[in-house]
Amino acid sequence: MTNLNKELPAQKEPVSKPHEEKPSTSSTLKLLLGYAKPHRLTFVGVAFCALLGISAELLQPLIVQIAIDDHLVKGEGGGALIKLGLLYLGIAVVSFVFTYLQNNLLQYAGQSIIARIRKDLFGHISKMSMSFFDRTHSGSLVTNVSNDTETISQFFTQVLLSLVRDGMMLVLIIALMFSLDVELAAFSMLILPVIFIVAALFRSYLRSTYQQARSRLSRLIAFTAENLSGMGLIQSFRQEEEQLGRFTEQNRNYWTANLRQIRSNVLFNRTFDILGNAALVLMVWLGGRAVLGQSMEVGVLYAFVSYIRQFFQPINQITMQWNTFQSTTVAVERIQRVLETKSDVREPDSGQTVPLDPRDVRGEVNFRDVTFGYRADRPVLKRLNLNIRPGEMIGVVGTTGAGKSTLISLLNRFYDVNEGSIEIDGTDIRRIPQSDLHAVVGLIQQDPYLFAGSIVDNVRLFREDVTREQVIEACRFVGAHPMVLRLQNGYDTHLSERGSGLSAGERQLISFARIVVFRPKILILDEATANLDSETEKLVQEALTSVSQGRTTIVIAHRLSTIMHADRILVMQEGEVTEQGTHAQLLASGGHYAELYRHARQSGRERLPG
Ligand SMILES: Nc1ncnc2c1ncn2[C@@H]1O[C@H](COP(=O)(O)OP(=O)(O)OP(=O)(O)O)[C@@H](O)[C@H]1O
Repeated sequence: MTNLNKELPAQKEPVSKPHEEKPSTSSTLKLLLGYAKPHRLTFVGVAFCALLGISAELLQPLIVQIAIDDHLVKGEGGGALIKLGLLYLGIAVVSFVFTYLQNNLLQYAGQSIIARIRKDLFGHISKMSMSFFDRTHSGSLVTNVSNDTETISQFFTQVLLSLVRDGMMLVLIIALMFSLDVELAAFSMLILPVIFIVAALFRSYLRSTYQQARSRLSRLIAFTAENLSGMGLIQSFRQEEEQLGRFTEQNRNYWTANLRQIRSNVLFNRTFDILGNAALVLMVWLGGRAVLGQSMEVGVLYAFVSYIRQFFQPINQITMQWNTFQSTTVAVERIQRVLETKSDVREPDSGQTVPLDPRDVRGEVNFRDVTFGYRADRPVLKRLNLNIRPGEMIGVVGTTGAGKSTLISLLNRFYDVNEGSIEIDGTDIRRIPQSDLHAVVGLIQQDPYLFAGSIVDNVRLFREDVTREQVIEACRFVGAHPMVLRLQNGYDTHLSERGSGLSAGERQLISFARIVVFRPKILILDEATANLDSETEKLVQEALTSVSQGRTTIVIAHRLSTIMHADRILVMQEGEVTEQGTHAQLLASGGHYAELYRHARQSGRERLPG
């Protein structure tokens, strides 16, 4: 596979385009309720705590009303007022305790649910076929796993809390207002339709501003992620200024969208404040007249004004949470879209499955009439037939883009063939469970991926059942042992991301040691020696000779020295095998291979025998 393709910031589609989405409330709720189900008892506890906390809070104005109307207005005080004061404080403590409990319970459930969604999402993404990653921005997936799940967590910690707490509060306040004064309470209710009209007018605008901001953030993250992975290329081609220009544009777009979203939110909230204040003024005016006309007590007016202030608080909260809920539907939609995307490469149906015990595999590989294209209308391999015998070493050479890497991507089932089949020991690989297949087929690439972790963990790929001794033995076998001992902490040396503390050859030797540990019966090397100097190549070549013993081995190489000793060499051109035979046979036939060989010798790029 050409490495340049991997490094260049690719032009891919984001996994979702929020501005085009039509999130559905019911599917959002369905997904969220599914995840919330195991925590239903916790949610009952939350509702209970919320009810007690709110009731305590709402009793406070009533106590003040009693203090005013039954004691202060009548000129009484002393013991009764102190008792009422203590009661007020006691109720405040009850409200605090239950609000605290309710918040903790809700956070626990909310965070557990989000951790679960994140895990499911990551698990699903890691099972997708390569075609999914070909067409999906990695930045977009990072946004799904990080930001979108964070947005959903707000649903549990804010939206749900508000619905439960503020909903109950609203009902209780309305009940208390009617119990205090029916006429005044009825007047207050007149404001409700106005609130709904304002909320409805703002709703779609707020949603569109939010979606736009998310979409632009997603693009910004995608752009940054891709630039980071291609930074070497950007610097070597002095593309920093151009990339900075493109980044600045994306950054400005996000900045504009974010400001628009913040402005619209502030406008919405302040409109609510104005409505609240207008209602308050109306109540003070109406209530004041009633007090002056002696049809209402002062304490009742006080309690009423307190409730009116509190009345707007939950309404404002609930409508604000409506925006958060809209954001949640967008985030859920984006996550759902990933979760519902089926991998192009599927596990076989249960009736079709043929398990493969790696110990019993002989290692025969057959390509039968294989046709494949990354796009259906552009085939890369055309009716390819190939039989590889158990234990045979095959070298593959050919022109750039001939389809060599594609051949091995298919054998690994990173993609499925369009026509024909690939078989291992006579079984179509589509019928082999993927875990069995990957235990049988081992791949070493040009730039092997190393994880952040110790040398031991990188060789055994974090599998605890592989002992340290086995790792050391494997490293000795491939000749990596002296190199590892030279590192600062030997086998415990911690490698940074992608193994950046090691040279290309050292990374390659580690990946050979992996093969010895995991013992795949079929071994594939894709340009594994391409980046190495001739000294390191010799080491790697020796490692290859050691590990290929008893394994079917397919080696793709541009350097002919790597494959000239293979049992059979295939020459590929434009998706077809045009020549095959041993080195001697191919030289004698005077075809493309002979020409490549002559060219390589004359150019002096490789030291090849004459
Ligand atoms: N992921 C992909 N999506 C679309 N097209 C691809 C993809 N990978 C490879 N191709 C195309 O398929 C063709 C064969 O590519 P492949 O990588 O198999 O060639 P190759 O023989 O290994 O080349 P090289 O020697 O340069 O690595 C090329 O035209 C390439 O552009």
